Amino acid sequence: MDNIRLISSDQRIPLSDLSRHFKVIAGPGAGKTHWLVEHIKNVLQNAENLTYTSKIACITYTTVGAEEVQSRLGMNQERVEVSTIHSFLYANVVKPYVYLLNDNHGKRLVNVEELDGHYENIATNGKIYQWKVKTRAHYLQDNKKLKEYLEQLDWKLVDGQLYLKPRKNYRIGKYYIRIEDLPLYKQLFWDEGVIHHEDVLYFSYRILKEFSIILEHLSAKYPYIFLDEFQDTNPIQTEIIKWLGNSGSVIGVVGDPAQSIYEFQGASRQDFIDFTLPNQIIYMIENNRRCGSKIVDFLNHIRKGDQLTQKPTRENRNHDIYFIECTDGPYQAIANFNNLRISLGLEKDYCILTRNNDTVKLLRNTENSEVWTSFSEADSSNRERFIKSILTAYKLTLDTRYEVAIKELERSIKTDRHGELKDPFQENQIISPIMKRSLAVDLLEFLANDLKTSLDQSLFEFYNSLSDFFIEKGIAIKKISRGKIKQFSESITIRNLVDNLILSEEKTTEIRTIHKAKGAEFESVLLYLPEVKDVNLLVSPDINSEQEDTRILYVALSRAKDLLCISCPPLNDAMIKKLEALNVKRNH
Ligand SMILES: Nc1ncnc2c1ncn2[C@@H]1O[C@H](COP(=O)(O)OP(=O)(O)OP(=O)(O)O)[C@@H](O)[C@H]1O
Repeated sequence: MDNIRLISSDQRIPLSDLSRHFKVIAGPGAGKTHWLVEHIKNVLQNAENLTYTSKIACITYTTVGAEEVQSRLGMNQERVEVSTIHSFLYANVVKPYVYLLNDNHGKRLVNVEELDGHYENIATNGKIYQWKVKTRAHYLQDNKKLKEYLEQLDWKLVDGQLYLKPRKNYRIGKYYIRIEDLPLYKQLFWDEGVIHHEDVLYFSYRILKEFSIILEHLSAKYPYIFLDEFQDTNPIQTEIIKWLGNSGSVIGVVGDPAQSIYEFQGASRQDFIDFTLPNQIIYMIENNRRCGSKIVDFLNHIRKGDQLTQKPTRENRNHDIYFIECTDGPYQAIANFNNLRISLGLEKDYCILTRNNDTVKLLRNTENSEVWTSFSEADSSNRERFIKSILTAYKLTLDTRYEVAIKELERSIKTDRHGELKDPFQENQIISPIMKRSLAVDLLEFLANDLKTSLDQSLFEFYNSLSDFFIEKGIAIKKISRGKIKQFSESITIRNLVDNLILSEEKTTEIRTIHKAKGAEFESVLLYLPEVKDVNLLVSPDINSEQEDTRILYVALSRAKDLLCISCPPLNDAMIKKLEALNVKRNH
């Protein structure tokens, strides 16, 4: 702890230290985001090396995080670029420079003329078929498994080289997939100018490594680069940020090792712990301004073994922590939780958190099914992608994220570089980018009106009214008139599609996965634990474990400001005693 400086989230760092690299370590509710925003203002006011052409880059983990920082920056936004690492690298490295990368035969790696943004990796039937032809892999017959496998490919950094690998290696039927065949899958997309989110880091790494002069240009443009939630950095990102630090940018990273929860996606908590740049200062904030003191005590128990012990500083009513045994299923636990909130006069925001999407669906009482997969199997004209994008936009409006919804709709109206509309639109129709934007705005209004009262209409009906909407605008989409897609679209409701559509980020929904509550806070929280082994983790936690289970629960527990409840299966007496010894009371 000797070289760590303790600060509070109100404290500005002295001007003499503004141009030093730093790392801030702080627990939940410490005010990391608050501190970072104030620090940015401090740099804007006082840094001498910030010129009219340079900017501060503030990199957040999610788009919701970026929106939050932007709104807190208020008037100071112009000189600050707030974005996720993927958006930052796409705009500053991939888009302008990916044309520099060639394959072994000197052919451009990406069709740059068609390049427009980065997308989720979706292995469509068409792509799977093309890949099988290229690799002569027709013996792989289980397409469903293959799709799952290809969609979770990721880039791994090994000794300075990047390799495409599956997150979990498994067999498709009797066979393992040859690793050397995997890049051919990506190449199919790149040839069409489509790159995936994970490819942004791959291309950026290669471009900056092979053309290091670009690093100097970037450092001149961004003399200050700050990164929030850096405990979930991944090795490729860490390397790029270090290069930028060594080429002249001042790098500041902020995070909490105990809240690293994306290791399953390749994040490396150790990278944050070890992150060092020359002359770097390390700050630590010990306060917790969010949670009541009983919650902070419980959080400190979960976190024991870590270098940080939090001090509660919030003046609030200090409610007990409760566990609720689910003897009559999850709905009874939710009802108990709601009764408790109301009896304590806690009627503001709340959230029910659980580990995985299937449990979220169970708690939301959603009919769980593979509707989207069936949709893509029944369709051959990209309607699945189109409708998914449209319904995603609809869900975003429910989350009051209108600007992001319009962007999503603009992406749904796909065009080539000449502005010619692609599937499922009819051929030979051209629209300009301005028309696309205004079409997206009108489409959003149409969705709000059409879906508000009629989520129970069939996909077939919805698609037809969508077609009418476009015809009014002078644009034709391919009709659904026969075959598998007609049968499918008549048998499925929009509600079923919407309920089974999982957004990567959520802001206002009351039942969520823990991962989607990262950075958020609520007056009351119910943590839903389906198994006794999860309760065991609370009683005997290991915050530094290789497995991230304890940390995931820690993130959930630390979202609560006033009331924290844990729902679990019926427990034996020994376990109840252990919980009570930790001041977690039984709620009947
Ligand atoms: N200096 C401050 N003055 C007033 N309020 C503060 C201050 N610092 C933090 N807060 C408040 O404390 C709460 C927690 O802050 P914030 O969300 O920034 O924490 P965090 O460290 O980013 O937490 P987490 O790691 O859990 O995401 C927020 O409600 C924030 O507005």
